[in-house]
Amino acid sequence: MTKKVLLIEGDGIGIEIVAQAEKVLKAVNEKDNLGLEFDYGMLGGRAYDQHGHPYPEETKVKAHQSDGILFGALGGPQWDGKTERHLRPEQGLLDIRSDLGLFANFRPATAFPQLVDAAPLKPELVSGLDILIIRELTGGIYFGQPRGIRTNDQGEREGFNTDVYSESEIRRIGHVAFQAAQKRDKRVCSIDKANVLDVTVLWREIMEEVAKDYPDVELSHMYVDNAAMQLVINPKQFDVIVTGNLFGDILSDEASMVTGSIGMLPSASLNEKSAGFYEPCHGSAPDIAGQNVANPLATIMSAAMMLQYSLNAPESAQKITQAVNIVLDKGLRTRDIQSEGCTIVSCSEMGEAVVEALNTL
Ligand SMILES: NC(=O)c1ccc[n+]([C@@H]2O[C@H](COP(=O)([O-])OP(=O)(O)OC[C@H]3O[C@@H](n4cnc5c(N)ncnc54)[C@H](O)[C@@H]3O)[C@@H](O)[C@H]2O)c1
Ligand SMILES: CC(C)[C@H](C(=O)O)[C@@H](O)C(=O)O
Ligand SMILES: [Mg+2]
Repeated sequence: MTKKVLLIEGDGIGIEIVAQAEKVLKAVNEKDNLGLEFDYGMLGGRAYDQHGHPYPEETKVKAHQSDGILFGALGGPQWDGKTERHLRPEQGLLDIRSDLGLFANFRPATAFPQLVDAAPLKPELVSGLDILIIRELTGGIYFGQPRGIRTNDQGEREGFNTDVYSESEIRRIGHVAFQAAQKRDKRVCSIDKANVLDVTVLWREIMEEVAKDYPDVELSHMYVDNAAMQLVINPKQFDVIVTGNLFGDILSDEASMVTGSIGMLPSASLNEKSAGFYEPCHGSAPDIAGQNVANPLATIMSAAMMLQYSLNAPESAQKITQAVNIVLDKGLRTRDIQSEGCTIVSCSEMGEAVVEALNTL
């Protein structure tokens, strides 16, 4: 049976990195006879320029008909402050996440042994590291109402947002985290700010409740400020981290540093039906866009996650991971993960090297 894959470049380096992941997906599709059918859609700033909306109707229709969506990145200074907030490129990403109900965002931070020297942390802190950050993606302060900019009684403008989580939203992401931990080292660390924020007092209480269904999994709690520090001084203490939308956004960028580069961190965003949206954790990197120097590996590994979680092709996913390892073993590196003695390659050369390695498997 054919499966539909929607490819969305987005903006900036999104164009370059999705092109590489597309090559890899097409190669594995042919090699393993997966019957994948590819279609293309737009999201973000260029989508707004062309269609007047960052999440155009046409993309919406295609997204709902797809078995898996692979996305690059969006946004850029050319759109900053130019449009109303609901038409900003970033809003397109929030809209698609919300529209597809993608509440569970998996952000695995794994240290490739070949890149231990490229990470800014000491090798002994990083080697063997394997953390799974589970970020709640459709609630919290990103979506809470009311929000906006208003004029207060003193005639001064003030900005405001609402951080809100219902019990069911917390419970739902809690179950995802505990079930993921059962397949790993059976430890969940829930990260909150329950010493200050009511919303996370409830978060902590519900996590405790959910934990009762998983006696084989150990639950701990940590305040987010401490977690930010612990990720740097002792990242290997973590197995699964579960946290809300904003803390998850920040902590996953921080965790990417243990892998050597933000260009190495893939992600999967899943809904109840496990149709999924796959994207690197990084942004459109306007500083290097169009130069063919971006690291495409986070996107290529996001494609592997898509094969595993949404397209029922775990062996093909495994082959992509193997191919990435072969390329890293050969010493090929994009600029962001360079270290002494390695060969620096461009974004497209990296993509081609992964395809070549894949064809040897
Ligand atoms: N999911 C997304 O689409 C997403 C995520 C984050 C930021 N953004 C948007 O991207 C734009 C730029 O944001 P930013 O600069 O804060 O974050 P960014 O992640 O785009 O870039 C941060 C730094 O990391 C580098 N970097 C990022 N990805 C890389 C890769 N694959 N290879 C090598 N280096 C890489 C960049 O060159 C830059 O120095 C903004 O408009 C922002 O809103 C989009
Ligand atoms: C671009 C932005 C809306 C997005 C987020 O904050 O979720 C990004 O930073 C991410 O991590 O995917
Ligand atoms: Mg982010």
